Amino acid sequence: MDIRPVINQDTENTSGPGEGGKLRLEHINLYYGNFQAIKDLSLDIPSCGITALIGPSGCGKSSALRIFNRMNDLIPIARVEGLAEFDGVNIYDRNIDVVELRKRIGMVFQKPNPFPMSIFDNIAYGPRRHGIRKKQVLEEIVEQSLRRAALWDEVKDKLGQSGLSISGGQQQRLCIARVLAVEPEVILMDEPCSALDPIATLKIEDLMRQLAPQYTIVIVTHNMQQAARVSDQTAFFMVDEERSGQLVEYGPTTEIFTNPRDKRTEDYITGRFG
Ligand SMILES: Nc1ncnc2c1ncn2[C@@H]1O[C@H](COP(=O)(O)OP(=O)(O)OP(=O)(O)O)[C@@H](O)[C@H]1O
Repeated sequence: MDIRPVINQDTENTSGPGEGGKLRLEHINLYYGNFQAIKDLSLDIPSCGITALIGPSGCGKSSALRIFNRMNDLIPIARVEGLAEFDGVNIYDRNIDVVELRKRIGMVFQKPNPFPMSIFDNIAYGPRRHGIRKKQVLEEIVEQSLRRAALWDEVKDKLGQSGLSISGGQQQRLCIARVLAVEPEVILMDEPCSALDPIATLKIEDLMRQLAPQYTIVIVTHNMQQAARVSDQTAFFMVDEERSGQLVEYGPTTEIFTNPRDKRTEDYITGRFG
């Protein structure tokens, strides 16, 4: 299948960053009831590395992110038209197992949301649901996931304590470890640092860079410095006169931030609006 970048005919600057898209949207329209929140979105996200979705409030970044693991299914009035693919497979195909999809495409939310159970059980929860019962195997998964999430050293002596008893930054890394425990290929992050202080934020950013070679990470962020610091590609969205979100420009982060092709991108990243 041809999964080369899709060029949006309306705006010559929107395109994919290269061959081998892991996630692909083609001519996506997303509605909440009668309101069109996303208009004609085409986007190719390559395998591995970090893609940032940026743009002013209400331009559809979170809605776009939620297409990839069908979280919009949970909103009764949401409706998606167009093609969304994961490794060339139609995400909205009738035969897709959504539980399996969300295992392969994990999600980290704005507010850390550990389950009200021990740190160990938070991580073991997903693997147990997927049928892993052996204590030793679960212990290995818990340790490996916490190590990958750069949290092991801080919690290894208190695995039995509640996941809610650690700091906000640690809780967010616990949530990332929980996602890693089910061996996803993609990690979606919706403003993962907005509830964190600057030091905890930098730790999450370091962690994201550590994970980037093995995982396809898509992050929604309001923080342009964060997008510039961590991401490899950046997609800039804006609303049109009908308040519908549209992709304005997509490309390597260095180009978007140093040499944007669209005046609207330049205005946004230089703080002239938004
Ligand atoms: N569940 C919903 N029901 C109805 N409208 C919604 C819903 N979720 C989002 N919207 C609307 O869709 C549009 C896009 O919202 P979305 O949250 O995707 O934008 P965003 O760019 O992520 O915004 P922000 O940066 O403020 O989080 C907005 O106009 C919003 O009000």
